[in-house]
Amino acid sequence: MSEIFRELTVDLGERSYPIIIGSGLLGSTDLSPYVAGSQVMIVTNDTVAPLYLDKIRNSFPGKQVDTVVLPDGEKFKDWQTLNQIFDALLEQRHSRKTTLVALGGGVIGDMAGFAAACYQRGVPFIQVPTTLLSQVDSSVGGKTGINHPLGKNMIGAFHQPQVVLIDTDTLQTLPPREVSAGLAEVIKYGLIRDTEFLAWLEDNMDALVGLEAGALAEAIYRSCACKAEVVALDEREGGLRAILNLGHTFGHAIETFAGYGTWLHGEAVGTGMLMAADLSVREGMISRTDYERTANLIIRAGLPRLPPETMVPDDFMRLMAVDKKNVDGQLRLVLLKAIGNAIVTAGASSGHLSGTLSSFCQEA
Ligand SMILES: NC(=O)c1ccc[n+]([C@@H]2O[C@H](COP(=O)([O-])OP(=O)(O)OC[C@H]3O[C@@H](n4cnc5c(N)ncnc54)[C@H](O)[C@@H]3O)[C@@H](O)[C@H]2O)c1
Ligand SMILES: O=C(O)C(=O)C[C@@H](O)[C@H](O)[C@H](O)COP(=O)(O)O
Ligand SMILES: [Zn+2]
Repeated sequence: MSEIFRELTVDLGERSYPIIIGSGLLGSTDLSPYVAGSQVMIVTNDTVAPLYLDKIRNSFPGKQVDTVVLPDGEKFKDWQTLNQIFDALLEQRHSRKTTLVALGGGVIGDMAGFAAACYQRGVPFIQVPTTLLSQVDSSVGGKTGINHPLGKNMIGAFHQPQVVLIDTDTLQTLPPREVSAGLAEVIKYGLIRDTEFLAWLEDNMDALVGLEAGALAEAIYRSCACKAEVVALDEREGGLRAILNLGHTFGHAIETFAGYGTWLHGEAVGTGMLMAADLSVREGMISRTDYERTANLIIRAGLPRLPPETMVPDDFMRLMAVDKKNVDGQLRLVLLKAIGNAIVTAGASSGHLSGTLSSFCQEA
């Protein structure tokens, strides 16, 4: 039985699109109205395909449905694997009227979206996210791309999907470590913009970790609502949207240092948010009690508190120097002016930053 829990719109004028959240939606939702032509290419990976590919295939009655199954993992979010999508599209003679469908987590969503942005100079795509992280974050907002050995998501494009279909049932097969990773981005919304949601998370964290369906649907809805609002105000990250990067300057440095896939994106963001919160305390913006409140949520979500043991402050400085938010070589960080109020600043003192790095780096 299928049931829609909530629907939202990402309001972007002619590029607006719905986010449909519910259970039993995979296979029972007709997605053909979101397909302009007669061809569909489903992009997925070898973990998700055996679980959900057959179901989603039924969602495009009357269309030619082809599939490309990529190897699973963040380490495959690269040029070579991206090329496999183009190979499949050309081999199956997909025209510029084709629609790509991303079935999987954020890695598949980012790569299928980027392939859609590039193929024959741009074709539409649909997001069918199957991890918590992709349901609360990566499927919404149109950031697509791949990694470079020297930096995360360094090559990409903004390209909005036609629709985001979130079937919360898929979370029941997700490994606990991936659930925790998704919760990092959920906590992020509370920290940057929504204190009521943060309090709700404090009351419901155990239910979320325990995969309780009602709590998950509510957290997904509130996360998507927050992200949709920010994206609608600043689609291409001219300013405000950068708050969605809380913890990511430190986090992306951790992911690159560790080797893509060793630390999950959400794990690195969880630790990164704690580092940003610590720096916010040193800058006199939030209190130590606010920091402890943040740390408690991160710990209860099952996320790591400290970066990799071998990482030293210089590693952070070197890797953060390539962050996309930097302007004219100046590091720009997202900090917490208050809980529920994030700002982007180039003004953090280098002494305070050193203090944060030394206190988090275990070998410093
Ligand atoms: N575009 C954006 O706005 C945005 C936002 C946040 C993160 N990201 C990117 O998203 C990626 C992380 O996404 P992720 O956390 O979903 O990781 P992921 O895509 O690697 O998925 C995590 C793991 O779960 C598996 N999986 C997926 N669905 C499953 C299911 N229902 N049951 C069992 N296993 C399942 C995957 O095969 C993979 O092994 C990173 O590359 C990150 O940079 C992008
Ligand atoms: O959508 C956004 O904007 C975000 O920053 C969401 C982040 O969670 C996500 O990890 C994003 O891919 C990071 O963007 P980047 O521009 O720093 O690569
Ligand atoms: Zn992220």
